[in-house]
Amino acid sequence: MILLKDIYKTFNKNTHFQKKLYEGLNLKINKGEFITVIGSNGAGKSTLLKVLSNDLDIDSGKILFGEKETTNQKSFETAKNISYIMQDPSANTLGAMTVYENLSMSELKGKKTVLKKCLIDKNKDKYKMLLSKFNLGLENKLDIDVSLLSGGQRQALAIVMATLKLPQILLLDEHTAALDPITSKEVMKITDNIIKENNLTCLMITHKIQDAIDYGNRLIMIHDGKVLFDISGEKKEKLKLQDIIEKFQIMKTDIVGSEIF
Ligand SMILES: Nc1ncnc2c1ncn2[C@@H]1O[C@H](COP(=O)(O)OP(=O)(O)OP(=O)(O)O)[C@@H](O)[C@H]1O
Repeated sequence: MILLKDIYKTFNKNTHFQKKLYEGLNLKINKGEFITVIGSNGAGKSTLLKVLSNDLDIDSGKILFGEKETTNQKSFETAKNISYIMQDPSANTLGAMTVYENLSMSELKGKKTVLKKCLIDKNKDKYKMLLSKFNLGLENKLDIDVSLLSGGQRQALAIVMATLKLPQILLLDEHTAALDPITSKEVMKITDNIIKENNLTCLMITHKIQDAIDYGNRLIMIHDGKVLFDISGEKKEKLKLQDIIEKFQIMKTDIVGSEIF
């Protein structure tokens, strides 16, 4: 279980640009939950992932990974247990290295060893098998520099890299947003398969509401730094696009209160 407890965060405190974002945010993420995260622009979705990964200091509150408190942990320590995929494909992979080298780098995660030791031929067959699932021809590009790949191929590679060593939590920040509709669908389907096959815990931010409905076993809606809607199990399975659109409309009218949801 991962817990965010009573999180407070204000940006640019005591300045003209002060932005109070979280004022007592609480979120419990159970092991094996695949949570889709939706909400308007500026609601505080990406910041949530940054807080979880210690990429951002909070003002107060607690972050717990199981029994272990990680609140003031350095981000490189937290990175050993999480995988984080961002919207921009070039942010998740190293363009100047080959596909094979990128994958081998991921094998190093959390280990005290050098890249050379991971560049072993027996891994090549494993990588080819994992890459072939995407139907993007990546399995034939192991020795090609990543900078020469398409955005979709880079995101597919990022997912394989992110799950070579299974993380305690997989954080996806609109990871299909920059892809064309067909590639996006393909990448989303394989992401879902990888999550299910490995029973991964995952938080996935998306503005594609249908994806938020179709994938995952829990959906949360964030507005103004608060979790306003939290639905899982059968209730989530019955959720329709129109239900979510109505919730967005209510939010926009500024009469938001948890009782409405
Ligand atoms: N480093 C920062 N400094 C100042 N303000 C910030 C910073 N990071 C985020 N914010 C502000 O906090 C709020 C939430 O930002 P966040 O990126 O979490 O929103 P989001 O829900 O992911 O939005 P979007 O859907 O547009 O990506 C926004 O008002 C944003 O401007």
